[in-house]
Amino acid sequence: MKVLKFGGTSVGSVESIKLVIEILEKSISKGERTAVVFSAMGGATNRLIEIGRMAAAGNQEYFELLKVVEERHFATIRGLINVKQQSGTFANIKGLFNELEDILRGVSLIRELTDRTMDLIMSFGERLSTNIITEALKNIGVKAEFCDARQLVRTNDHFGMADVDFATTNQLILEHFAKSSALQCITGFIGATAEGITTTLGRGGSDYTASIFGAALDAQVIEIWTDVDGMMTADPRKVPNAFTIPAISYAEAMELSHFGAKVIYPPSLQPAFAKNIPLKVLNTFNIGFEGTLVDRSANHKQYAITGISSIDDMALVNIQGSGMIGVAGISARLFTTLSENNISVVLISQASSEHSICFTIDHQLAERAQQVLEAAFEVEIKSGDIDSIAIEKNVSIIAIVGEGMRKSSGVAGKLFSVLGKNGINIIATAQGSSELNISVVISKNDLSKALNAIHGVFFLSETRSLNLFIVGVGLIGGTLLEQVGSQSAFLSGQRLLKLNIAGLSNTKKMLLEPGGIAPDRWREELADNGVKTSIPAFVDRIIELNLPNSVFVDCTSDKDIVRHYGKLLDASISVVTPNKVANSGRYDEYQRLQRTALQRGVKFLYETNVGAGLPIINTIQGLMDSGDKFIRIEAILSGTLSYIFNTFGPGVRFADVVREAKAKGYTEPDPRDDLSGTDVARKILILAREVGVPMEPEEVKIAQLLPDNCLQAPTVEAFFAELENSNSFFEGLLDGAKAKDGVLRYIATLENNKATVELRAVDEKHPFYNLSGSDNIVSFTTDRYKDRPLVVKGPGAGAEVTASGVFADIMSISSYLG
Ligand SMILES: NC(=O)C1=CN([C@@H]2O[C@H](COP(=O)(O)OP(=O)(O)OC[C@H]3O[C@@H](n4cnc5c(N)ncnc54)[C@H](OP(=O)(O)O)[C@@H]3O)[C@@H](O)[C@H]2O)C=CC1
Ligand SMILES: N[C@@H](CC=O)C(=O)O
Ligand code: NA
Repeated sequence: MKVLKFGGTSVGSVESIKLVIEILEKSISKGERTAVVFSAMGGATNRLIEIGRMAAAGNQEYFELLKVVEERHFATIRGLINVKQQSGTFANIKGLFNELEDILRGVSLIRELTDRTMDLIMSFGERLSTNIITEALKNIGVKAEFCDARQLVRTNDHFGMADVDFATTNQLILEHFAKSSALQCITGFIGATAEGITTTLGRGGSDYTASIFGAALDAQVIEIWTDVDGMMTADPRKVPNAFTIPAISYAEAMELSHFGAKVIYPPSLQPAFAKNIPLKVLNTFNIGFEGTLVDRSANHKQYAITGISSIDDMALVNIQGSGMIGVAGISARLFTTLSENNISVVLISQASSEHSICFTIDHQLAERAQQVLEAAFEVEIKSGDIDSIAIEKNVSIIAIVGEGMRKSSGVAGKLFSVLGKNGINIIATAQGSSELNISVVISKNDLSKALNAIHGVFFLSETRSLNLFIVGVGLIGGTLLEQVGSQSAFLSGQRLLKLNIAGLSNTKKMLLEPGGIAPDRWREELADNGVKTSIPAFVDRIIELNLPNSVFVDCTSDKDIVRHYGKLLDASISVVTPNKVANSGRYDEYQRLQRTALQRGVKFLYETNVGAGLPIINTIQGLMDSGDKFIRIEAILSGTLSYIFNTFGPGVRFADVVREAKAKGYTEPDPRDDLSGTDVARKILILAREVGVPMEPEEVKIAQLLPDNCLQAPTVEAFFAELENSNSFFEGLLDGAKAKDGVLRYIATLENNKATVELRAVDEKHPFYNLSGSDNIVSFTTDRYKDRPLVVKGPGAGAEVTASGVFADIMSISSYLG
């Protein structure tokens, strides 16, 4: 025996009922004995309630509304049954509507609508739908019989949510099924008292009917056919990466349903659970899909948790005071008061200090709870034993649920850590000793971000997303976007990671697109859909969007953008940048950014500030963290100058070599920054700070490389013109070096807390002699690398190596976020 149940959407239209019939025919053709339970047509029950209330209020328009409901059912008959055979069904359904009309007329005359009458009115929904579908089945030759559950499901007279008398009901069902072998088409949701008065079964009523019949008949399986692909790991409207849970235990299904999962209402399936009957949640509109198996011991062991659920609108009530410590009976009084006032408590948490108790309730009950508690504890509040009854609205609860977390460590740690890394404050938390559910109370504002972030870390086989907001789409930013685009298949395939370009900006236009900008179409999308750039508005909007795993990437050399880093880090958004401005300004600003990132548990990464993609900052940080002491740093830190001095020679004009360096993407957006020594000075300053020297910019001693006329050039064009005029000056420098059998090198040194930058001629014995292209070289002499320094060497400028350094920083944030 197999019991199927179809919900309101499944029987809501001619097209969907045709699918239902297809499913039933398939089931019957397999030779399995089948019974089927139907809900009312989608929306019909609510309509009937509305009509009943209108009639009771004397609003005669109820009649028009009733006609609309009638016509919907008639249209369904026309759509499903052959014209020749329609008349019997029409007569049958018309008869039901006449009966309903009489009842409503009575309600409207006496202006009274009791719970008992409401149950009777509502019962028409299932009676109508089931009648029509039974006739449609017969019409195509299926041996089907209408089964009015009121004949079999015996209840008490608790109208609206009647209790089932299982002993009588089970016996009646068994007797009925022994009499007929036809497919029983059962009205869901309704029953009757011993006196034959119609009752309804409350929330999840048709599931309950299926469960009652399944249990009575010892069904092999109960199939609940809905309009979604089974139970999901999270609400897919809030978590786009949510996916169907293939198997889940009864207990897990219960836990998830308490937190608002709407697919099934497990308490109504209790009779089936008690008899260990497996249940399948399937989708009428996706017939071949496996759906979810709900079974006694099933769970999807692949993950530490099975699902995540949430309740959006909650209020947190906190009662605290020193007079509560060690006093017995406070909680008893507290919860008795709430229960007497019908206020249901969803989550409770009390710290062992006993100084406070907090709990969450439906937000609409917050004021009432406050009033009744203030009255109940009036004496204690007056005496100061209890400080106050505080209410915090706009909070939500998130629960992670799963048998897998039982007795396994690290689940709570992972939950709290991902919330922390995303800057989400946990206001309260609770875990039952069944270890099936850990719940946290958070600000409603953070709900979507939290759900997505939690889903990402627990369901690791699902692709996680990092949301990137990139300002500056010139040489480095543009190359980064290219790299992200060409790497996206690898990242999603091998790293289960999606780098979502959620925002872009240049000086003219900005575009925010939380759903993602295609990396291979960013130019068109920015040009076509972007709006006029305002960096403050861009930053505010990023903060407002509050997306999980957000990273701000500054690929400009702008001074104004860095002013926003603090605010972004403070909002728990990581910052990655090749822009050296923030770290080479005042020391206290550098320190403030470092501290904010630490406090907020986010990352501020800038490996490409020095030596582009070469691991220079990471090397220093590693040595510092492990306790090494820096004695001396000697380095060539300008890719541009390195290239120039490796290329400039007899027969070559200096200005041309500088132009080449610019064309190759080695120079700063303004090449005067490279040739004036400013760029190198910034870099050695940053390295000084990384090794713990609190240096200010003016403390770096720069020996000028350029003659005054070049230094003072007001524009880039003027600068190149002055370089042309100064060719002999540079030839002179070269000749001077050659005379000493050396080459020119612009070398930065940090020793004894002093930083200098100067042009030197080095001979072939010097380790910096053999460089080519845009090579940088950094030699670290430390306590541990004293006899032979640690050397990092390689191309230190250029679009590809810099963008890939920025990319690597972004990837390290993804690993950190887990
Ligand atoms: N080249 C290299 O080898 C290395 C470079 N870097 C650093 O990388 C950074 C970027 O350099 P690069 O790509 O060459 O520079 P580009 O001049 O090529 O690009 C800069 C980008 O930033 C945009 N931009 C500038 N100011 C603003 C602003 N206020 N608001 C919005 N957008 C702005 C520009 O917009 P628009 O297009 O409208 O002008 C442009 O898209 C610099 O800080 C540089 O020091 C670091 C290491 C190595
Ligand atoms: N302009 C810089 C680029 C890297 O920071 C350089 O030439 O080194
Ligand atoms: Na670097």
